[in-house]
Amino acid sequence: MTTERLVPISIVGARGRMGKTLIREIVLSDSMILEAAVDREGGAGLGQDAGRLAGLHDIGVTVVDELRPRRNSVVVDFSLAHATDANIRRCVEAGVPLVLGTTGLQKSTRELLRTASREIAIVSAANFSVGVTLLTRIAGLVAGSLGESWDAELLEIHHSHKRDAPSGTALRIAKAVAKATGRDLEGVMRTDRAGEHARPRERGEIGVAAVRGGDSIGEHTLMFLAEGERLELTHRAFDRAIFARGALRAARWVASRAPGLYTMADVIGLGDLG
Ligand SMILES: NC(=O)C1=CN([C@@H]2O[C@H](COP(=O)(O)OP(=O)(O)OC[C@H]3O[C@@H](n4cnc5c(N)ncnc54)[C@H](OP(=O)(O)O)[C@@H]3O)[C@@H](O)[C@H]2O)C=CC1
Ligand SMILES: O=C(O)C1=N[C@H](C(=O)O)C[C@H](O)C1
Repeated sequence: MTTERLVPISIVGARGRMGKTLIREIVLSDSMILEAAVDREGGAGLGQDAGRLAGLHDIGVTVVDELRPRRNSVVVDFSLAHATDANIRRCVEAGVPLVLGTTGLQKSTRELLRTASREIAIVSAANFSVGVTLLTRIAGLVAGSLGESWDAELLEIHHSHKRDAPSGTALRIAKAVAKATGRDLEGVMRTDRAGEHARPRERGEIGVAAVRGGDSIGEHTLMFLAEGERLELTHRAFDRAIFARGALRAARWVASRAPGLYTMADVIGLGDLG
């Protein structure tokens, strides 16, 4: 008989769209337990039962405003970019692994992640769905084989509440395309083609456009355009549970890993995404 240990998980951003989805998935799972549910100081969810907040029943875990992870647990953060640095530091102090899904991160936060990963194991991904992880890999392969003569453009669509743009996923896919063709994304990405930025497209640009509206969970289309033809690769998310299940799979995976900065591709055994 195999006795897998129950992994205790702390959710940061508990009252958010992803936070509630994560709590539901944990409560319904038999391999994890909710250790803590954390949200913003002064936030509307504080003091409520996390299970009830997530639309289920009382589970005896009250939403608090301070992250205090215990040893042998894993922290899963889907909150806001400005909150991330403090949570990373808390995980390092406690010696606890971190799964980070929050997007729109500052460059300084990405540097902090690299430093922190010398001491703790971290899985960081802009998108925890298996489909997008594969799409990112495929994007690099296709871009590498087509080369720069096919114009690469990305279109992402998200719900009206999303704060960051372009999405973390679009940036990640664009990075894979740039890397596969020997380009540096920062130098070639175009997010605005209006007004003073209006001009014919230059060879080698990678365009990234964001659409916001309604309740779209998340769609990403990578286009490769050439004379007389266009290749499109699309991923559509229909349920936030795909991100939550991926992040919780990452949490169980990272619970026993050595310090390092890992991706969702590592979790599903796909190796380097480019
Ligand atoms: N990697 C992936 O697969 C995915 C990533 N995401 C990303 O996850 C993040 C959250 O998305 P979503 O759930 O839609 O956003 P929401 O705005 O619905 O949720 C964010 C939650 O974090 C809370 N929060 C704000 N500040 C803090 C803080 N200092 N400490 C703890 N909690 C805090 C917010 O409280 P309040 O509302 O009161 O400010 C809110 O409850 C975004 O960055 C999004 O892009 C989303 C889906 C998938
Ligand atoms: O904010 C969201 O909702 C999403 N954010 C992530 C991103 O920025 O890429 C992932 C997913 O597309 C949903």
